[in-house]
Amino acid sequence: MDVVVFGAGSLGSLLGGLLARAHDVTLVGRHRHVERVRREGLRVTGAVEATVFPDARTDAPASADLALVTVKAYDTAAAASALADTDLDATLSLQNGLGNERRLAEALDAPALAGTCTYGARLVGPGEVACTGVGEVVLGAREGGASTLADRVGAAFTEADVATTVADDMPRRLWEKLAVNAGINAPTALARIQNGSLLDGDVADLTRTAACEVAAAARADGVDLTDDAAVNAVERVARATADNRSSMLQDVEKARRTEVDSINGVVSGPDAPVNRTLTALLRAWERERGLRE
Ligand SMILES: NC(=O)C1=CN([C@@H]2O[C@H](COP(=O)(O)OP(=O)(O)OC[C@H]3O[C@@H](n4cnc5c(N)ncnc54)[C@H](O)[C@@H]3O)[C@@H](O)[C@H]2O)C=CC1
Ligand SMILES: CC(C)(CO)C(=O)C(=O)O
Repeated sequence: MDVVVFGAGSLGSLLGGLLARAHDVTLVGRHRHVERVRREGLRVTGAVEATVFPDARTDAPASADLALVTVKAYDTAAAASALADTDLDATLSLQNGLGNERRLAEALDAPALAGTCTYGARLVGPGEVACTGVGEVVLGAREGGASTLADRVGAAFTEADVATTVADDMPRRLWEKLAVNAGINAPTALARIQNGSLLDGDVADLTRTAACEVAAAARADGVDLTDDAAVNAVERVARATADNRSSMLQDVEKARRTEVDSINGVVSGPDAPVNRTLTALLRAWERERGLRE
């Protein structure tokens, strides 16, 4: 399969590197990383080790079978614009947050698959990405149901030894992942605490309530996600990643814009006071730092 990875940062470089073991991969990223990959290849270190030689460039190529989109959620619209002239059979977003695949589907002619990813990745420096945890890619039709396109992409990922499940219930999985990220990311970023610290004390209630508000929004959207399922998911992930500093905490520590708009911000209406508060606080911080209008 001919795969363009749009957004060769941490996750894109890791997945692009893993896929390059079996497929033709083009990484689209920023100048210094691209130059190093072109000169010396891409080193994958940590839980998986490989040196691969994908193509690398700073703009989108003319065509590809699949565009794997791995920019931060607030860059999805720009990624879609940059891919507008690329002849594609499909796109696949593995980003956190809700609405990325809809944005890609609306902006591009190619069908958009939905996905989630629990691999951990960190760009160490130009030309090197660390796999900080072997997880799983789950992908499927964004409206749910069977999809021969998803089967084809899933088989290609499996061929490259990327642990992959093709699922027919992506809407429920995306909402459940949103409940996990809504309950963990913003509280850990605001309180500057590790994921495991959300399991005890007053903050545990806040985490559970944030997840339940997401479950209620999912049900209003026709997706069968119970409060219990959302709470179990957020507690399971907080326990399994107890020592992690969430991606949003890392963004705040590095004074970078967060993905709050496409996580808590998706459910910040009057029926979701906890998510609304978390969203308002993070947006205020981003505004003060000049990271948003
Ligand atoms: N890093 C991880 O372990 C995981 C990340 N995710 C999700 O994956 C997405 C990406 O996360 P990260 O890889 O951590 O972020 P990142 O910031 O490391 O990578 C995004 C990259 O895209 C590049 N980019 C953005 N616009 C571009 C453009 N127009 N042209 C070329 N390059 C462009 C950026 O320069 C950056 O290098 C997020 O939604 C995140 O929540 C999900 C699971 C795990
Ligand atoms: C699962 C979790 C919460 C792990 O930290 C994550 O996805 C993130 O930090 O963005």
